[in-house]
Amino acid sequence: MSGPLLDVAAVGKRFGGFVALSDITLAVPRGERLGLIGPNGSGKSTLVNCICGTLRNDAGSVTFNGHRLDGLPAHRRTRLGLARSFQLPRPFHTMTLAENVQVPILYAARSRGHRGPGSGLRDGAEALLDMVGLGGKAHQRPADLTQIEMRKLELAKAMASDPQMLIADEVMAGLSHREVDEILAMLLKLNESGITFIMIEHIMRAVLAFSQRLVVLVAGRKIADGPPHEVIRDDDVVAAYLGR
Ligand SMILES: Nc1ncnc2c1ncn2[C@@H]1O[C@H](COP(=O)(O)OP(=O)(O)OP(=O)(O)O)[C@@H](O)[C@H]1O
Repeated sequence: MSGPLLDVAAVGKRFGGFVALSDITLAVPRGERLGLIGPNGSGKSTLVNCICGTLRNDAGSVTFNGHRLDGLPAHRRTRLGLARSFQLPRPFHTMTLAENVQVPILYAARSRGHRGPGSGLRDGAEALLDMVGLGGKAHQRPADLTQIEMRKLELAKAMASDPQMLIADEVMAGLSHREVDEILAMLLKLNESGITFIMIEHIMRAVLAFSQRLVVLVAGRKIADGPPHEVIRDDDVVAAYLGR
């Protein structure tokens, strides 16, 4: 299909009298690695929530893979190929890692009208755990995992719905330098396999290493959009980050 994979057109969102997003327009071509940055409270999560369906935008429209998403619940958007990896991992603690990944595989299969992947379920979960380097821990429980392993499990779960776009929402927060590099390498590999990315990240080194384009939100408005190394030198962006 031609055209961008994600097309956000003049999106606005208010919470009561507070304008959280104003006139946000953003097109993400297939295969792109887009970084979305901005100071705390600038509207990044609100925008992603409007894209993923956790919130309804009250102005503008969101189109994904040619489908208008406005009004669609989050699970229908997941079915269309939109996935999000959360900042705070939320695994099922009583289940093994393999079972944790089987749940979204089953859910994705059923929501696409299949009866389920049947015997492929176990293989599918194993493949996803292998992909994130947790293949050897399939029968352990989330409580046994380190912080970076929890993030890897979240990535495997996000990939279980076979998405076209993955929104990585601060997936590296709190990790060490080496661990950030490990997750970055994993995300780059996913991108090479065809996944389009939006990365929300406060770790500037990571977002600059990953992104081909950078969009900056400040107070609910898009103030910059372009090549990362140009954007971070933009006077308005510098002023927003330094509070001037
Ligand atoms: N449900 C809500 N009700 C009222 N105000 C909200 C709600 N959600 C977010 N806001 C406000 O909207 C603004 C944007 O918040 P948002 O969480 O989108 O920012 P952010 O850029 O993701 O911040 P951070 O980097 O700290 O995660 C903030 O002022 C926040 O307080």
